[in-house]
Amino acid sequence: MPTTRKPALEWRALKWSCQHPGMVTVPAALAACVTKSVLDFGLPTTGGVLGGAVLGLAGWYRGHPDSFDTVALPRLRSLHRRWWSYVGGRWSDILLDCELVSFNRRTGDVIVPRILEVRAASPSIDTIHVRINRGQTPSMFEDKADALAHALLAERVAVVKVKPQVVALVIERENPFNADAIPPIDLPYDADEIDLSAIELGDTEYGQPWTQSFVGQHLFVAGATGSGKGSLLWSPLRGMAPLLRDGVVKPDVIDLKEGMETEVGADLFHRRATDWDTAAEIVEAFRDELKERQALLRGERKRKFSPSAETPLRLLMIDELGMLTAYGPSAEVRSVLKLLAEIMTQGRAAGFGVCGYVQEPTKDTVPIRELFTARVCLSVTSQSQVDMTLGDGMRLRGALADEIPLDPAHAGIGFVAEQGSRSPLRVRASYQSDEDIRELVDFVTKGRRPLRSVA
Ligand SMILES: Nc1ncnc2c1ncn2[C@@H]1O[C@H](COP(=O)(O)OP(=O)(O)OP(=O)(O)O)[C@@H](O)[C@H]1O
Repeated sequence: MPTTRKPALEWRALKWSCQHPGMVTVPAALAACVTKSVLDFGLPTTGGVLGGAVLGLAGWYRGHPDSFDTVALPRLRSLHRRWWSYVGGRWSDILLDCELVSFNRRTGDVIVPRILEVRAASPSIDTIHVRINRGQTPSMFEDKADALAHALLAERVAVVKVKPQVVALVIERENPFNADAIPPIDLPYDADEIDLSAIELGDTEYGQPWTQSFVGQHLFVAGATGSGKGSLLWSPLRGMAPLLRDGVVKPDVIDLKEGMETEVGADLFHRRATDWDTAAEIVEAFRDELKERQALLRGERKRKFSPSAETPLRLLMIDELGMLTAYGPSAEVRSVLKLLAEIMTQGRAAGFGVCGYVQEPTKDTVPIRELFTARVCLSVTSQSQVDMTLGDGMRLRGALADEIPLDPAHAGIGFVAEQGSRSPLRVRASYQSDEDIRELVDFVTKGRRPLRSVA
């Protein structure tokens, strides 16, 4: 029978820890909980529960590592950070040193802004929700963001207002990528090696391959000039090389920067436009082809296409999409927008995808923005562009794309909104030099067998 004795000391410690979550250490709170449990329920029961919990987690990790990584790991990491990195005494000292505490006028007591919640969705980015003191404003924290970053030994800290009296500190603990570019993947030779639902584009912050599906997807890439959008045009093509060679994937490209970006790989494309009128023709021809494909699928009573040389996956890659959707002659812009909307709403099941690359992801520049299904945000020039690209609240959750320096050491780094998750994932695209692109062209057009690098 469990004892009902409530030892005053443990009770008080537990109660105090609940009332002052920022002021107690996890060992103290845990010790209080465990002691109380041992006194109330006995040692074997407490040990059994703790052991069961640990075994349960271990079993989950071994049995379903993917769901463990997406569900349990962020929560465990958040707990660990809450009670280790941002624990009471250390937190108070940091805020004191950064002059972000206030003082009770009557008693002279120090009032430390309280931590409400810590989220650590990724190993390198934490978001701390903080209730600021009366008399403080978010801009006071913004002014001290640099000092906070140094005090927390972090790369950078961004401050986001959540609601009155609550700010979020988005803490980028480290840059998981070094200054060297990620080399392109070895050219695959066999079409069987290619999975169009997982084309490798680079690395994630976890050091895993960053893959993206190109089946039934429209890819939107936003980034300021020099952010590395080009690598996200070439990496998919490299990843699909044998299918390009075999005619199972057929890309068209629109490059209204006088064709500068795509000249080196011009032979990879089925159609290519470098001026506005040809671009409009290509969009219309792409839409017409979609209609034919739909008629074909209807005739065969199929609702989905399978990529083959007869019915290839068609990609329309549009560099500087804004020049097509905002800066052309207004009547033509309207008709191109209509065609693109038709392609994007109907093309997915029929194997027609659009990849758009923009410097300015605003609705004015890209009115069809919402029709894209997969999004990448490289370095952008304003905070608001992050949420415009990835979705509301993504900057608050850690996608500090506006803070990525615009230099070659950071080109190709950005954030993606992972499917099925509201957390941003930091990624870096692999980089292909002109030489690599020429190798790709030779392989696709002449079937030249690629040289494999030997590890
Ligand atoms: N993934 C990458 N990794 C490392 N460096 C890169 C990467 N992508 C691009 N770079 C470097 O950054 C430079 C600018 O890249 P890129 O031309 O792709 O930018 P962009 O966003 O397309 O700019 P713009 O809109 O002006 O065309 C490249 O010349 C290259 O040196």
